[in-house]
Amino acid sequence: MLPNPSQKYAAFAPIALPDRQWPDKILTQAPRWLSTDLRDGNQALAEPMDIPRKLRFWEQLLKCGFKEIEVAFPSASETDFQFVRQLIEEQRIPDEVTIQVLTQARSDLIERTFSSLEGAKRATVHLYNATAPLFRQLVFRQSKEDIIQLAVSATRQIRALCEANPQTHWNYEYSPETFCFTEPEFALQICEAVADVWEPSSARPMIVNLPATVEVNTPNVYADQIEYFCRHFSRRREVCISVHPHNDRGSGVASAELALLAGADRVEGCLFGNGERTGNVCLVTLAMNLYSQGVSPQLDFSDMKLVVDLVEQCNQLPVHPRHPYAGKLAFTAFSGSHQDAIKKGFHAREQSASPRWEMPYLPVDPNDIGCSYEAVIRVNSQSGKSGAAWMLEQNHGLVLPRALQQDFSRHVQAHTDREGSEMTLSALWQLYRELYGPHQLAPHQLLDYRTESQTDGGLALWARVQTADGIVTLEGRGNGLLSAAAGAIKSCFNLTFAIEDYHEHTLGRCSESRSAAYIRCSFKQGVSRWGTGIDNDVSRASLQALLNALPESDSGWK
Ligand SMILES: CC(=O)SCCNC(=O)CCNC(=O)[C@H](O)C(C)(C)COP(=O)(O)OP(=O)(O)OC[C@H]1O[C@@H](n2cnc3c(N)ncnc32)[C@H](O)[C@@H]1OP(=O)(O)O
Ligand SMILES: CC(C)C(=O)C(=O)O
Ligand SMILES: [Mg+2]
Repeated sequence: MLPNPSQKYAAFAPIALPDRQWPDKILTQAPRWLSTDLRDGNQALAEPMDIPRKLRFWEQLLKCGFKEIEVAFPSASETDFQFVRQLIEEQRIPDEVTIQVLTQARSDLIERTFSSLEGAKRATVHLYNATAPLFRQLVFRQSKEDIIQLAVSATRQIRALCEANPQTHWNYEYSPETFCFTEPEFALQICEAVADVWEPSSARPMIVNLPATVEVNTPNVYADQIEYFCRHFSRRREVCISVHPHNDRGSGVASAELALLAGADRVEGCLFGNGERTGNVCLVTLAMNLYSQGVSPQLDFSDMKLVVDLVEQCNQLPVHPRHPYAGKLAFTAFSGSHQDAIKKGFHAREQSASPRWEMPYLPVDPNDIGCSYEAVIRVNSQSGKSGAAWMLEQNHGLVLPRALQQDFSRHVQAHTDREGSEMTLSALWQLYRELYGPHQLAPHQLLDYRTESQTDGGLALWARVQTADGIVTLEGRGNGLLSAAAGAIKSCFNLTFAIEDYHEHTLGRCSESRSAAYIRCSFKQGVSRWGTGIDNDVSRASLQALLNALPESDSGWK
């Protein structure tokens, strides 16, 4: 046993590139995207997709706007072969879309691959072989020269088959699999040899795909490797440089982004990062990262939930609730200070004419990916006054005065601490109404009222109120409605109290909309209570708010 078990791992040696350019670059346009969900994603599933599932996934990828889709490893299985046949024979491939298929550098497999593509308008044949020392020595037991020969002779065969089938517009992709732990000079050497056979040009397009088959180093090292390759590859201008990051260290997205800075033109990956082991790079995250920087990704995720649902069904794997942009909780704040900042952000946005999205804690507008603002704030024991206030404002139009927010928050906190769980909107609304009204069975329910202005400038009020003991009539005079009502209540119920706070607002923007009134009364011994009234008539709303602020029973209050 080693004293420190981590000593059995060797650090990856970075490459020397002191004049690297990529750190000063920024991303200003979308790369070419290739979805390999139906190949690399599919080969990693416990139960690979059948044809109907593959077809549904395919249709979704088209809707998202993918123009290059790796659809199968046709020589792997009858399902994969038939899927390619079905796409071609049923003319399911739009003219602007290129299908891609993968093959090993084995003659019989290449033949079978070409059989699957018969009749395709355009197709990319993708050849791979591993190039890293470990794989040369352990898997292939071949010298560097043998490994080059493997790739070169397979490329020769592929070129001959392409030329024998000129009705298809061919594209060729070569991947030195395990590129990220291959000696950079050898990766160059083998790609040069392959390109010498293919002779890339605009008429004979070629993609050189440089995979992080297993992510073994930090994204800056991968970026150095890509920049080194781009700077030294003699046919750089004739080929498209593609990257294919996996996510073993959890930095697949960063690797892809830095690789693009380093000169790559194209990215291969999967939706929500499906793929071998910890997955391929997540194309949704990459696309939305560009989007949130003001760069159109040229992919459409405006209905994210639909995409998530479809991918979950096809892959039979869940998308993590905290997955960037797509997870169910990706735009939800439970914590008080986040909720407060978001609530202020939305209010500021209502007042502002700027189209720019500047919102605390929300890097993109949830609306842009088909989400409502409802789930942005949810309430539990980590929440503060702003969270509950936001939910009532969004769903019931109530704009609570600050002191009422604070009062309600104490009750919500007590509830969530007691229950230990999230408080749903309906539970929150029920608690609010129980505490402050409006409620159907209010202990003091205003039935009707009448006012008369007095010659001395005052106001006389008559009101009938339903109580548990029957209907009572209130009668009082004051400077205005509330003082008349307060006087009437004090004498009728023999209560001592003062009105401390009064707020009202309309619940909508039109003149017929209802009004909400909030009143706080202070009673003996420093006790204070809030009441809320909602009514078409603002005076009725105010009177009911005052009645709702009264204690249910008179014990201890008089
Ligand atoms: C990083 C990646 O994602 S690479 C793509 C991986 N995807 C898949 O493997 C899914 C589809 N694969 C399959 O269905 C099967 O592996 C098949 C049909 C391609 C081949 O099956 P088999 O003939 O049974 O071979 P097997 O799967 O064991 O492959 C290993 C053999 O292929 C060789 N090999 C591996 N990769 C390659 C390659 N790219 N080119 C040529 N030979 C290769 C190995 O050295 C080994 O040879 P050996 O048997 O002489 O030792
Ligand atoms: C076939 C290659 C491109 C691959 O999937 C990988 O290296 O991860
Ligand atoms: Mg892969």
